[in-house]
Amino acid sequence: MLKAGRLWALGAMSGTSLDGVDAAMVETDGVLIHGFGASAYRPYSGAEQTVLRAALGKWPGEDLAEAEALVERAHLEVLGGFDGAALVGFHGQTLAHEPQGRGTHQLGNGARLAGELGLPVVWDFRSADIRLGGEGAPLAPFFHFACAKWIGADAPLAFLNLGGVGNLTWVDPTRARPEEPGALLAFDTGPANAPINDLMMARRGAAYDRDGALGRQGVVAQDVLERFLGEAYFLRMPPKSLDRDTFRGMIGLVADLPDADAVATLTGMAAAAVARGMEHCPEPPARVLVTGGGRHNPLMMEMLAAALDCPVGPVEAVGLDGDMLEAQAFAYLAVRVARGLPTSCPGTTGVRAAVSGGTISRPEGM
Ligand SMILES: Nc1ncnc2c1ncn2[C@@H]1O[C@H](COP(=O)(O)OP(=O)(O)OP(=O)(O)O)[C@@H](O)[C@H]1O
Ligand SMILES: CC(=O)N[C@H]1[C@@H]2OC[C@@H](O2)[C@@H](O)[C@@H]1O[C@H](C)C(=O)O
Repeated sequence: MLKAGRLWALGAMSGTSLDGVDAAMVETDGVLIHGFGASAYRPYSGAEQTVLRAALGKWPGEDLAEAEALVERAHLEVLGGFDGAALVGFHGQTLAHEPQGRGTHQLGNGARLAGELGLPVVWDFRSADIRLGGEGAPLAPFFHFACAKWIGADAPLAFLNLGGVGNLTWVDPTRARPEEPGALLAFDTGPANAPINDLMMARRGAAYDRDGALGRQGVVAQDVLERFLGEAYFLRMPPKSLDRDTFRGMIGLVADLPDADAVATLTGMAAAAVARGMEHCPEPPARVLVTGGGRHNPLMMEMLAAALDCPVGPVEAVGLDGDMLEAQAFAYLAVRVARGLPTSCPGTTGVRAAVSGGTISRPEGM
């Protein structure tokens, strides 16, 4: 186990929207954040995205050699450009997530990366939580707790990640530790950018609705939105999590709408799902700090602001980097794993008791 004291860790995340690998350095002792360092982004090419899309839904043992090699290569390319890290937190690429079924599958072998990088690599962050009855996601909440301390928050606030899927963390920053009952409540809100991206790709051959430009030309089909909100997922009490494609059927809900109305409606669904989720918070947060790519979509942000009754803004408002927060989260969580500190608890994943997930692989001789 790592000795106490601060160190620099390097985290990497390849998210559900399949756009690329984010990597970022964090200085931490596994409890407090002491500083943020360099970051980098390595996009997947169109051809790589096609390989990854074809791999979605697959489990270990299936034909994944090409996808695995490309995920590891992309990570090596970006992680190899950093200096000064004592260890690496490697999330991998989620291909499938069935916490109450077959488990969860993040593509990429951390042991191999450790050998290639010559650094200890913490990986497979989600399995231990699932083995103990948890959802295995979201895992960023323990980092959100540290961020709330870092920015000096003194009242409950929420972090909202708008990635392929959305996830919300309600934080009470007056608590001493994240695993303390009542300190955190977290869950996936619903689909966010993934269905918009899928529809844009299918109908326009574009990766996403840049700046919400197409959606802004359309109108939200209220009847479709209502039908979507009738989904059983929204009635489930948190913690709860989603697979990227759990809501695959929602593309079908907008199948008969013109392109602009379809995108507007999918954008409205993402915002409405967050508003539904907010009803589960123990008390209204003072503000919602938005991270992830969805905060770059002004239409989604306007729809969110209209749907929520508290101030909503990007995490940049408090000096954080919303494009790198998840990569930073896995740097921070790697140090927690190395120190044997918990990375999830009943309030964040529904796990039976606080657990320190993750596996540590060291290069030979280390
Ligand atoms: N300027 C923009 N306009 C509209 N949408 C944008 C813009 N920039 C980013 N996005 C959306 O954000 C997505 C990327 O978000 P992000 O990087 O947070 O996802 P991720 O990390 O892959 O997902 P997850 O958090 O679910 O793992 C893009 O695929 C796109 O849909
Ligand atoms: C299984 C999985 O990879 N889930 C992701 C996904 O992307 C967003 C949301 O769904 C969240 O639950 C999680 O990622 C973030 C990093 C998390 O674990 O906090």
